[in-house]
Amino acid sequence: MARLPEGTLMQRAATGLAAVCADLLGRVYGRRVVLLVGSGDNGGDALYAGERLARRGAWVGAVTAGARTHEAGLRALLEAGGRVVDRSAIAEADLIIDGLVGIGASGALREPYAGLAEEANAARGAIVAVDVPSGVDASSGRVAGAAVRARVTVTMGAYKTGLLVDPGAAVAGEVELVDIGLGAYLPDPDVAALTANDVDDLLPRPGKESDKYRRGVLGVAAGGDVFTGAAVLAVGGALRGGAGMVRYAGRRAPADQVRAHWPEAVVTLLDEPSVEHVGRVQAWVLGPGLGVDRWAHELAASVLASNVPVLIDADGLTLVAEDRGLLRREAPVLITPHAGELARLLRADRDDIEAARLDHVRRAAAELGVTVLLKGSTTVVAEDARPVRVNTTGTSWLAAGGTGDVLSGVAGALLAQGLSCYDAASCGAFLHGLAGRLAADGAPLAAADVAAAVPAAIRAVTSAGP
Ligand SMILES: NC(=O)C1=CN([C@@H]2O[C@H](COP(=O)(O)OP(=O)(O)OC[C@H]3O[C@@H](n4cnc5c(N)ncnc54)[C@H](O)[C@@H]3O)[C@@H](O)[C@H]2O)[C@@H](O)CC1
Ligand SMILES: [K+]
Repeated sequence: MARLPEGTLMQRAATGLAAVCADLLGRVYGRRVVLLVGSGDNGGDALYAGERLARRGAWVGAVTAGARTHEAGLRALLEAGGRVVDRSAIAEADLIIDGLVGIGASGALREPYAGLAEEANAARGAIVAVDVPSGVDASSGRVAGAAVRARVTVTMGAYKTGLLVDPGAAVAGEVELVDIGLGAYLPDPDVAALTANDVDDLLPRPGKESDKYRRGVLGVAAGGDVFTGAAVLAVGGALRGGAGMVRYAGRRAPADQVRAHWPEAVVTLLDEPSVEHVGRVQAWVLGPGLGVDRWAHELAASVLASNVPVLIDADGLTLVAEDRGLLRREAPVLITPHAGELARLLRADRDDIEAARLDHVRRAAAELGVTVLLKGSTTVVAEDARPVRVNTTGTSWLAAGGTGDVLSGVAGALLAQGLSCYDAASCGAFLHGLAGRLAADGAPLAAADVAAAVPAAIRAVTSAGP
C-alpha cells in the first residue's frame, strides 16, 4: 500500500461518521451535538466529525474524559466554533457521539468512562458509536461492565467481530461501514460470515439424473406423547429444506400428527426404541420433543449407532449431556444447542456462555469433538480448526416456540443432501434466519410460517446475483 499522509485515515473516518450523523439529524443547523471524547484515536475521530458538524452550524460540545485528548482534533473543533463542556450537556443533546474507546480498549470501562456511558444511555439524544460502542470488546462482542447502547455504530474499514456477536451486537444498533481505503474487510482469520452468494454456491441442486433417493433421505427421530408438534415442525423444515424424502420414526401420537400434516413423509411407527428397520437414510435429526425417558435414551443410542451424520437437538442434547459416551461414534455429529443446553453439556454457567459466546462455542467444538451450532440472537457455528461462522440473517421475531425444531429440519435436510456438518449448519442458519425475516415482516410469526418461508429464502439467495 502506498504511504498515506499521517491522519488521512482519521479524516476519512471522520467524514463518514459526520455524514451518518447529519443523516440521522435531518437538519444539522442549530442542533445540539455532544461528543464523548476518550484519550485515544477513537476520541480523535469524534472530534474531527464534531468539527464538520460545527462548520454546518451545529452547536457542538466535547466532554473530555481522559487524561489526554487528541490535540489536533480538539484544535480543529475549537477553530470551527465548538467548545469543551461539562457532562451536564449530555442530557440536553439531540445527538451524542461516543468516541470514548474503540479497538484500543482493554477490559471493562473505567471511570469516568463508565459513568458517561450510563448517562448517555439515559439521555434522550440518539447515540452514534464510533467504531464500536464503548464497553464492547471489538474482537469478541464481550461486555464486561457498562456499555454504550448505540442507535447506529459507524465502523471504520471492517466489520468488527464484536458488532456481529452478542452481547455486543445487541448494543451496536444499525452498523454502518465506512470504507477508509483499507479494503472492506480486515480479516479476522478466526471468524467468518457467509454471504447470500456463498450460500447459493454451497446449496445442493437437483440435477437431471436426481431421484428422491439420490437427492438425500433424512430420518427424523423426534416428538413424543407430550410434544407432538416438535415432530411436525422438524419434518416440515426438512421437506422445505430440500430433502428428497423424509422418513419419520416415532411413537403413536407424534406419528399420527406427522401423517396428518405431511402426507409426503414416510412414517414408521416404532414399537421398540430402535431405528434398525426404518430403511436407509443419509442423515438423522434426533431429539426435538423426544422426551428424556428410558425409551428416548434407547432410541437415541440406536440412531447414534448408525453410520450416517446425526444432528442432535433439544431433548437429544439433554440425553447426551447425561451420557456423553453416546457421542463416541465414527460418523459426524452436529449439535444445535441454545446457551442453556450448552451450559449443561459443558457443565458451565449459562450466563458465562451468554457473555462470551465465541469462546464457549469454540471450546465445545474442541472438547466434544463435534460441530456446534449455538443458537441465540446471533447464531454461531464452530468446528475444530475452522473459523467460527457468525450468522448475519435472523430477526428477534424468531424467538418463538418451535422455530428451533424447524431449524433442525432444515439443517438436517442439508446434511442428508451431502453438505458437511459445518456447511449444513451455517447454510441452515442463514436460510432459517432469512425465512424468519420474510415470515415476520415486522410482525409476530409462528414456527410453521418459518418453515413455509424457507423456499422463498432459497429463491432469495439464488437471485442475489454475484
Ligand atoms: N487504526 C487505524 O488505522 C484507524 C483507527 N481509527 C480510530 O482509532 C481507534 C483506535 O485508537 P487507539 O488505538 O488510540 O485506541 P482507542 O481510542 O480505542 O483507546 C485507547 C485509549 O483508551 C484508554 N483505555 C483503554 N481501555 C480503557 C478502559 N477500559 N477504560 C477507560 N479507558 C481505556 C487507553 O488508556 C487509551 O488512551 C479506532 O477504534 C478508530 O476509532 C480511525 O481513526 C481510522 C484509522
Ligand atoms: K466508541
